[in-house]
Amino acid sequence: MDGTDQLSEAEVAAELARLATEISAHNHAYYQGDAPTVSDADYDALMARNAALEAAFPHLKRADSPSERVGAAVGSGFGKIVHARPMLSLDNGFSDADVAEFIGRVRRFLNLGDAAVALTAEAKIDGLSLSLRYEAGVLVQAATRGDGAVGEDVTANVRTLRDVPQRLCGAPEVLEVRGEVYLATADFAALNAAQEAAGAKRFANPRNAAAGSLRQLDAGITATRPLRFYAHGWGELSAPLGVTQYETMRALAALGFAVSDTLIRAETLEEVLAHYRAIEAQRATLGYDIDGVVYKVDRLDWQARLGQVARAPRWALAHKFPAERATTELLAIDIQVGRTGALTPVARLAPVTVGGVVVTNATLHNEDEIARKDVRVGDRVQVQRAGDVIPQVLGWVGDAEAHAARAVFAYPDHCPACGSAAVREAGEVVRRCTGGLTCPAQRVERLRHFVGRRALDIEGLGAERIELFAVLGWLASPADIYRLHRRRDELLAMKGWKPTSVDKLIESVEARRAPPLDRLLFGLGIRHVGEVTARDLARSVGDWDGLCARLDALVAHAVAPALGETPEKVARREALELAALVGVAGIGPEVAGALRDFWAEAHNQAALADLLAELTPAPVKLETVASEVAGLTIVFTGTLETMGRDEAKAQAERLGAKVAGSVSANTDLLVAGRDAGSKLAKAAALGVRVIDEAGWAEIVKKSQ
Ligand SMILES: NC(=O)c1ccc[n+]([C@@H]2O[C@H](COP(=O)([O-])OP(=O)(O)OC[C@H]3O[C@@H](n4cnc5c(N)ncnc54)[C@H](O)[C@@H]3O)[C@@H](O)[C@H]2O)c1
Ligand SMILES: [Zn+2]
Repeated sequence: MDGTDQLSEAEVAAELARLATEISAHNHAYYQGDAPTVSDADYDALMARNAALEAAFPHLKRADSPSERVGAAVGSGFGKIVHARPMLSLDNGFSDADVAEFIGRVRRFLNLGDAAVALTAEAKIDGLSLSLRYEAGVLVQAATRGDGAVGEDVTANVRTLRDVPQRLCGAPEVLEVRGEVYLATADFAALNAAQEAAGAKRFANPRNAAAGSLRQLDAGITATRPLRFYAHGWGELSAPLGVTQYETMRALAALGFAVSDTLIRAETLEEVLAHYRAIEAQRATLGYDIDGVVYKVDRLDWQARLGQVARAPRWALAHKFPAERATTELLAIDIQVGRTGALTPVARLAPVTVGGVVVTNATLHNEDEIARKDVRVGDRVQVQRAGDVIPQVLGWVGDAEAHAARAVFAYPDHCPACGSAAVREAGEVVRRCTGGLTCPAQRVERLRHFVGRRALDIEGLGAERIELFAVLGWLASPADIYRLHRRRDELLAMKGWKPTSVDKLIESVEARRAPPLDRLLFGLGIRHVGEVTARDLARSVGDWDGLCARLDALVAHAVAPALGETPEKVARREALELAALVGVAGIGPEVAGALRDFWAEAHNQAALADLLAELTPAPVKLETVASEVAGLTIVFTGTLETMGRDEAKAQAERLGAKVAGSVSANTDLLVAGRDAGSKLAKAAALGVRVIDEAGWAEIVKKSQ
């Protein structure tokens, strides 16, 4: 199977589960075996697909999401080293606008207004990261990144690298230098030629060759490979080497480490972007591979406040170089139907090489994009892989007369999988099948979601088995899962099924006959109802009867248009009234509407009645967490002097609290900064506890 086949499967189908498995396998091949089985572009396309899906459906994000992971776990062969500070990856940006947005994000997070944010900028070397630990100036340990928390002990190998000093003069007691091990382009070519002559495997690219050369169990082999090293950061440091990134990098250079000569410090976005273009212009002649430019917030106290998300620091950005473009023929436009019923157009292309990868499919985004670009089947189209992400069709090119003679693409208004009406909600670009559980395109994915780890958590019911059972006609709705035990004999008669695996499957289903209400609610796959919403709603209603009462009220709710009120106004008012009826902070008009729509559907009610005959939802209990604000709903208002809104929100969430935008009866705590206005008054009226910014800082400090 080549990368493009995988690409077409990954497109549209909203298959985060499959992406997680697939990406994890690629990580293993790449980081563990130094032998990728797909190109980086295909890999990046999978990651981009995953990120896009998670951005569009945050509630479906998996606990084992690849977007939260760095590298791959350490395998056998090497000793393990636990990093004193995690080794992270970097966030990506692809356009000037992404860089501006990065700076904006930093300003907002730190509450800087439009103050200047000085950044360092340097080439992003395409090698593998290495952490060097010096104690009392002596190299004592070298480790690869591994999964970010635990790396491989490659100390013996690293001792053979000429760029890595064995001893330092005037270094702090503990110094962990981090940087990139890489191979120069010429050395890579020579290595591959030698490999070929010796009948050994060729490396896919300099990065994999560098990794393969460093990660040798025999350090003698590493010694024969001309590996180079550039420092670009640090881990544990017993005494600071400066108050900025730039100063610290200069100090590392003074200690004897190679530092990129592209490293600069810049004050403005314009300066940073000019440097990016300058580096891009030198790219071909640098003598080693780079794939972008890395920006870092210069002030280290700001870096500390910005902190990190799971996979990358908030204070750095990798600005990737753009990908190439190519033209080819548009053979067909296929409509795929995803788990949530979203119809997505996919361009089928005559195979074409874009940036070294053969592309046969590309995204056309949505109905409006096709109309805007006016691409028609038979056209020659331009294809791009922007920043190595999923290929996209930019537009048609060439003969205008031939283009005009072709039929305008008619976007279907019915689901190609089940024939149900496909509708677009107001303000939405996506058209969705309304078939729900009756749509075969959605069925398998909905059942997979239902049994998923964060939903009903039924083991032994993977995609393949669900598909098989669906084909056999045993599995069409969630309730059918609970009737699988009746198929025991038939299963035993099937090839490849041992009694133990049949019984295990049945047992894991039986163990879930009393699922917690929130998990059940999440498992139903109601539009916009993610884990958090499901949990909040379940906590608010308590049990199944409570849920029914609440949602019945939504269905029963009717609005009469006031005199002269436009239909849009009525709809808006209705949505707000529905949200008020749900009465849960954080559940807005959109979610309330989705709940009502789901509950009002006869086919959903039938599926639920069927399901309730098989299981009994367990009422939810409130968890207790250590922090004093855990579980509370907090509202921030007014101007915060010492932190940005995003920072405050991140702090609160870290402490297990929920942050809401407005004060209501559900608010537990109001943090009022300077010039707090109406929210403060409202909180006073509702008797909500109010503290000032200093009080908040106190709470945060106590919980650290
Ligand atoms: N083909 C495959 O199967 C496959 C599998 C896994 C990963 N990959 C490739 O690896 C990439 C992801 O790997 P990643 O998580 O290491 O991300 P990355 O390589 O895109 O960026 C993060 C890394 O950049 C390095 N770096 C280079 N110069 C730097 C500088 N000046 N400052 C800071 N860091 C610098 C650091 O080592 C850091 O860990 C993918 O985009 C893909 O290209 C491919
Ligand atoms: Zn359908």
